Amino acid sequence: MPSPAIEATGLTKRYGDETAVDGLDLSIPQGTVYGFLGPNGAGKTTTMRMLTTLTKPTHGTASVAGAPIDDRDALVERIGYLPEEPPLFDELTGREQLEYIAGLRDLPPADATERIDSLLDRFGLADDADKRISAYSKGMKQKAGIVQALLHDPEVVFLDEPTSGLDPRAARTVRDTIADLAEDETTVFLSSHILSVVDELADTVGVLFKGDLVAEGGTEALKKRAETGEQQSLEDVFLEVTTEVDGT
Ligand SMILES: Nc1ncnc2c1ncn2[C@@H]1O[C@H](COP(=O)(O)OP(=O)(O)OP(=O)(O)O)[C@@H](O)[C@H]1O
Repeated sequence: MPSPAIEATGLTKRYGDETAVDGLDLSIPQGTVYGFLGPNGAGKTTTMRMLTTLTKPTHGTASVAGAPIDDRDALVERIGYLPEEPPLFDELTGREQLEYIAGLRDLPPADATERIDSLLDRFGLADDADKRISAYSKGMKQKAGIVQALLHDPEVVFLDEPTSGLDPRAARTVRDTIADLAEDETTVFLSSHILSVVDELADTVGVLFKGDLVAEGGTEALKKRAETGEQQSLEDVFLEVTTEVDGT
């Protein structure tokens, strides 16, 4: 069996007295889409920041695409990350931004140009590529952020609310792209509050609540009620496992 694309053992992050992520264990096979759910403040962004080397865990270990998270150089070339606010330079044009990132990623210029053109085209940004990012709408920035995360064809992609701010056509392109990535054996770690997107795309869903993984399983299995076997929606599952139970 190949080793998992994302593996975490006891991953914990504390901020002072507050535990944002509490002993998280993950084992996510290559080529799957993992839907990462949880209410606001559950610890999803903190988890993604630890797995992408942007913040150090207080305890625990993890590796992504075979690289341990304390080996930043090895890890960053194998992953792409779309955070909630894509890191873009306002003063650059879209194309300049992507060329800059391609340079940081050491992509050969000819390959980079071809890849940038094809992704700009795919995301409907080609006509705006020579405008400054300061003149981009929220959705255009989001598209540029997605292109940037995928530019170097990473083995594992972390996407935080990838369809946020996108019009229906662009949101569809993102969903199709995620399906294509998984088809090509890329692993996608997808955090979203839009449960229909997760339901459509995820092979496995994990639900984080107050830093704990309170439910995890195949999307269909998770939606099947244990007692009766009847189907419920992902929203029902989410609400059930993230509700405080009094007296326990
Ligand atoms: N830099 C920080 N300093 C102190 N506390 C932090 C910091 N970053 C996150 N936290 C706390 O950690 C907890 C988890 O936050 P996190 O941003 O990971 O949640 P989230 O699940 O991504 O939420 P959302 O869905 O709202 O984006 C929250 O209680 C938050 O206040």
